[in-house]
Amino acid sequence: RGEQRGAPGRIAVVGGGIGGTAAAYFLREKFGRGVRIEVLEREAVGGRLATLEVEGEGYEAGGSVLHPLNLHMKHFVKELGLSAAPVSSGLAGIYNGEEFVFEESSWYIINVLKLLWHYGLNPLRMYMWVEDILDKFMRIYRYQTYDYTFSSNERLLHALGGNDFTQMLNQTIDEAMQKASFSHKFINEVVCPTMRVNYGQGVNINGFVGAVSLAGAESGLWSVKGGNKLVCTGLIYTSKAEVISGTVLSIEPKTRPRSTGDPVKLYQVTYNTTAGVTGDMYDIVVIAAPLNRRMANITFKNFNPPVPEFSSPYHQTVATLVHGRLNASFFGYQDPSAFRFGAIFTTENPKLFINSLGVVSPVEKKGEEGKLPLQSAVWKVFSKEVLTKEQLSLLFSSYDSVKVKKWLAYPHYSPPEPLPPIILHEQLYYLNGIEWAASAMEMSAIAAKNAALLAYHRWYGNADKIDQEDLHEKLKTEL
Ligand SMILES: Cc1cc2nc3c(=O)[nH]c(=O)nc-3n(C[C@H](O)[C@H](O)[C@H](O)COP(=O)(O)OP(=O)(O)OC[C@H]3O[C@@H](n4cnc5c(N)ncnc54)[C@H](O)[C@@H]3O)c2cc1C
Ligand SMILES: CC(C)=CCC/C(C)=C/CC/C(C)=C/CSC[C@H](N)C(=O)O
Repeated sequence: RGEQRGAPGRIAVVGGGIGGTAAAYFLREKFGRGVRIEVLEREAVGGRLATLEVEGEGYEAGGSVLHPLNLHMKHFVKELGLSAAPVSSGLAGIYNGEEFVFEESSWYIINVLKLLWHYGLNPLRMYMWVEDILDKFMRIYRYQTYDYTFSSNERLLHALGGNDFTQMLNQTIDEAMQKASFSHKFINEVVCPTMRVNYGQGVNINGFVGAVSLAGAESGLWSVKGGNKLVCTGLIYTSKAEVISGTVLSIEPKTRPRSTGDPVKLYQVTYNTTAGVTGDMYDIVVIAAPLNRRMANITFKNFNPPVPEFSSPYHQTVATLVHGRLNASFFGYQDPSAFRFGAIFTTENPKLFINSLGVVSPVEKKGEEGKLPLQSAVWKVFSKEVLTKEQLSLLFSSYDSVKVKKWLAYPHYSPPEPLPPIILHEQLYYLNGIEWAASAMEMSAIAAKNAALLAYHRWYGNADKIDQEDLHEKLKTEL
């Protein structure tokens, strides 16, 4: 077993987002100090974790909130000496394009009564429904602690929640919740706005990402003080990986003869740098960037069988940070002093040109008391398209700064959702297929650890650690 094969000399990770940098960290953990790990990144380390500057302060423009049970992200923050800060949002209102269908109160007991009045026991039942899914989801940490790994995203999900989990990929969150007897009113007025703020899409997204999105609306959310992208730069540093600035153009398998025995199999990675097109040979390659023509755009040359073409689209979401005063009358409030919302969610309405808007705090001052929403504040607006000047003037009575970031943010979900493979070739691995189950920072970190374990156990032939059935039962007896 392990002792018979020498360690790999060189590993390439394509992409320096949270997936790629977490992969570098876990690869170092598994393969040890001897291997050279190179992260190829065409833009900035952090990828979809990025800040925009407004009036001298940074604000999260991409991946922003974490769940209290996102254990890999929590571990990174601790290990890297960073701090977690609670995410506080102002009072929420749900707007249907004409009026607010739900208005949060600052009194806890009033909210409970309002929720009961509007939606009966649906909110409580939803909480229990999501907790049940989260409970099963948490099994991944135990499996990974015991070094178990999965060769496909379907097997990974199946090991967590059996057929219930894999079937969630084949139905919409709407269908899943209707089957579980949630009311139409609740789905339209509460579930749909949550999907719109988190994934820019309605209740036609798959049930699994829908459940993750509902978890993303729970209490106890947090983010990294100074910006979530600090986790990525910290992971690069601690894993002693080398960052190469360049765009990967192609990957090709190569065989090199060896005087001492079997030929060695390598991958030629060709990339473009400011100095021109160049390339290197690697034993293992981990791709940590969405593979499609509009995104990573990598050509796989001379693979037999060929690496499949990935063409499923990513969804465009525009994050606009506006420093200004909200126009309460746009939302039907003639008396601006009565308007107290710091977060506005929307139901499905073709007339609406925004998905959500909310007051945000700078990354350095997370957790500090927010401003009253009608004072000049920084608002984050999510929309499908870039907002026009006219639209901004409708939303804000005045503003003095606007920063825009257009993202191909997450998959455009359309169940039934087949998940892309993890193993593209013998030692060529792909992380971002997991985003088709659900896109979130923690999902990329989980995929990164799974791929690092998979690369390690496949390299050394430890078949007993891969795709074990009934792991949950087997590990029950382990202390
Ligand atoms: C607006 C927005 C809000 C979000 N909010 C949240 C949230 O609150 N909570 C949460 O958990 N998640 C959130 N997400 C999702 C989360 O940000 C992503 O799931 C996660 O950051 C993906 O990380 P990744 O490393 O897998 O991919 P990426 O961050 O996309 O990293 C891929 C990297 O690869 C690089 N790259 C691509 N092609 C090449 C190439 N050919 N050669 C070299 N480099 C290449 C890219 O430049 C990029 O840096 C949000 C996303 C967006 C866009
Ligand atoms: C993976 C698990 C179990 C939980 C993650 C839950 C989570 C934090 C989901 C959020 C995902 C997401 C894409 C949010 C986008 S918008 C976030 C925020 N409301 C903002 O305003 O930026």
